[in-house]
Amino acid sequence: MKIACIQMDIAFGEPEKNRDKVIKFTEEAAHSKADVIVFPEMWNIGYALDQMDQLADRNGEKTKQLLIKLAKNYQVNIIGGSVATKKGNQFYNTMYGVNRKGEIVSDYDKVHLFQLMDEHLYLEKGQSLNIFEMDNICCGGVICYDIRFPEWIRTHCIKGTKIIFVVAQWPKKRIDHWQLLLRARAIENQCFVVAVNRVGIDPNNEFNGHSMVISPWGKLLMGNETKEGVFYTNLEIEEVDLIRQSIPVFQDRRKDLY
Ligand SMILES: O=C(O)CCC(=O)C(=O)O
Repeated sequence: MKIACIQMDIAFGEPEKNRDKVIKFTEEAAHSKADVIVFPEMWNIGYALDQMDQLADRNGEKTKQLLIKLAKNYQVNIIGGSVATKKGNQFYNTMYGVNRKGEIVSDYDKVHLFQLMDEHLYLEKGQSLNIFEMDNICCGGVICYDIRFPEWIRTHCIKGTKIIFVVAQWPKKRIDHWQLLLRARAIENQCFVVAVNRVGIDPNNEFNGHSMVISPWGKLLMGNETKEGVFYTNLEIEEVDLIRQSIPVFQDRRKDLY
């Protein structure tokens, strides 16, 4: 499975500009025969949270239409990062996943809101897991701060998830946490982790990429890129079962104790 990580800069509060970039990068990755294209967190407006009333995507309609069209045109799976959405009178940080047929397979609102970026002041918390199938593989998707909650990722993997997609705007100043947490999540859950971060700056933070793809053995398949661009990796999905058989942590969990 060929993965394309779109490590892009995001124009603050400029959804049209970001949308054009998403189209351009999708074309590029599709021409390189990617099976799955992954975008970063909040790619429509960045963290322009105080402009969400005007800019958030109402019910995610514009984003869904765009991703469906691109996925169908290029017959490619897309993990559409996440976007600021408005549902009723409330705002969310929402991830959509679309398969090659243009079907929405994932629709997830970020569950753990990040107080250091004021998310709790503007957004509502999601309430459900994000498990879905892509090319007959059981996948999960989470957003940025969610990776600091090992039990959240574990819950997805207990239910069969073999690839965890992580979409993020993770600041440069804590990039060492990003690298360690992602690697730990891959090793402890014996799953692939495909994590896409943005680059660039916004009024409050600097972002230096380091999008990562990690094998279920904890091997770094990709992870040192700091510039904007599309970065590719191939996943051998059989590795998940082989490693889960060789060190049977899922069998050995003490469900009677915890
Ligand atoms: O946990 C962190 O250090 C970063 C989290 C974050 O930036 C986010 O959830 O948007």
